[in-house]
Amino acid sequence: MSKQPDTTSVKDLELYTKTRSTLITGTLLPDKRKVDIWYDETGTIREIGPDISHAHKGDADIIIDGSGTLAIPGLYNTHTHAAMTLLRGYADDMHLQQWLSEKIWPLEAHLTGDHVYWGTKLACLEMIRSGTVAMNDMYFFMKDTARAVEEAGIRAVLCHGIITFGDEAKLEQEMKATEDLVRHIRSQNNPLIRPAIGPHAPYTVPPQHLEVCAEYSRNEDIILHTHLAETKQEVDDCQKTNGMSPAALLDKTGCLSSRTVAAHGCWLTEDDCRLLGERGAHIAHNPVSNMKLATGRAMPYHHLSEKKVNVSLGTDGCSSNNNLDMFEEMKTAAICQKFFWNSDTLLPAGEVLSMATSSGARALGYSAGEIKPGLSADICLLSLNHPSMVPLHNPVSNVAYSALGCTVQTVICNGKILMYEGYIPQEQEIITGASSSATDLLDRAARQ
Ligand SMILES: CSC[C@H]1O[C@@H](n2cnc3c(O)ncnc32)[C@H](O)[C@@H]1O
Ligand SMILES: [Zn+2]
Repeated sequence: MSKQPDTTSVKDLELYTKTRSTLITGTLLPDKRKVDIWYDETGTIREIGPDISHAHKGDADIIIDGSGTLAIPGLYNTHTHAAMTLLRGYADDMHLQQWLSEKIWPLEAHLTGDHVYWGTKLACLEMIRSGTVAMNDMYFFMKDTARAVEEAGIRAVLCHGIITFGDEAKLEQEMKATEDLVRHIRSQNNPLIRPAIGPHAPYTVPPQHLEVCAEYSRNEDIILHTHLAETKQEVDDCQKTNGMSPAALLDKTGCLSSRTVAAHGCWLTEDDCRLLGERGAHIAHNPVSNMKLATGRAMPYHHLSEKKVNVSLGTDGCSSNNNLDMFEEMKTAAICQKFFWNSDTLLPAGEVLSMATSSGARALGYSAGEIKPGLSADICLLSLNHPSMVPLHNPVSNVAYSALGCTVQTVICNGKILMYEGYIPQEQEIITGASSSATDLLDRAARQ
């Protein structure tokens, strides 16, 4: 492995195999400082400074020429259903309940572990290509998801999505699947992959079953990942059935704590936001999916930030987004808040960038999300030569409002290089495998 950047071949597969002590030279930070970044072989950032390369050239196994790039923290996608890449474009322009019950759930009934593996491989590829280094994922056949994630090298919090509709036998089966996943992930000893429990939503998991999930999350000290207050119908039905809002119901059943990551929150009331703040729960905001599924209201960011709720960002699945580009998500979040709440100052560029990075790392409990000594090296180098980054009056503005997934040049997760100058090993094999897997899923469904 050469130590010289000009002789490093992007196709040298050794580059992508493990974390090595690395020096990134001459990159720009969002505050426009030109710096070198040095991280060690454990993937921990050790030093950042204007000219530290002389001191560390000898220590580094790899030198990345960062000139002409902007370094930002890797992006955190805190709510997704990764394998739904296979359902991209399968059912569009519908309202959530009809979309789920008439199109998505009937097709998902035909899923196998192999589909989930290939769908997740494709999702990881798409995420890495657009600068995402971590995901919070809820789906089925999650051991297959874990295998795909491990191969890709990103971070992931994984849960088996629990849907019981009140059926006790189903709960037993879903809890077994969860326990099995928790055991499996722990046995793999990959510090980047962690298990969680995933009651799908208060409308698919009744209160007595939510209590079981809350207790499990507490006992195992794992994240509880759920959907919350996505549509008005969900809130109205919950009021009718339980005499309280979905957020209050989560609280009553013990599901609201600092371990909770709840997706959406479009229809949260001010009281709900206060409750979430008091419990230290996190909201994963998914503006593209919300707008596409016409949820009818934007998450009340002004109330949530006032109550000090940590709000992170997610794409949701590829059937309601229809991609996994967190740059698109940042811009949509910032402009959706301004438009819906009629406030030109709400969710400015710097805040939306933090939402996609440090808030995401905080929600998922990783010691990362900022480019800072002592934190993990989750770093994304954007090309300053890409049209979306020219001119560079304000780097933070460009990241939030004009950059795209394709502006990303190099991606590093926990010090390991996942994409180098646009090259990701085995990209074509993944695209071919996922494409035939999607065809197979639709063929199986058509045969029945
Ligand atoms: C039980 S695994 C997860 C489950 O959630 C479905 N899903 C995808 N997007 C959404 C959404 O926006 N709201 C609610 N549920 C959603 C997915 O298809 C799986 O069935
Ligand atoms: Zn979802």
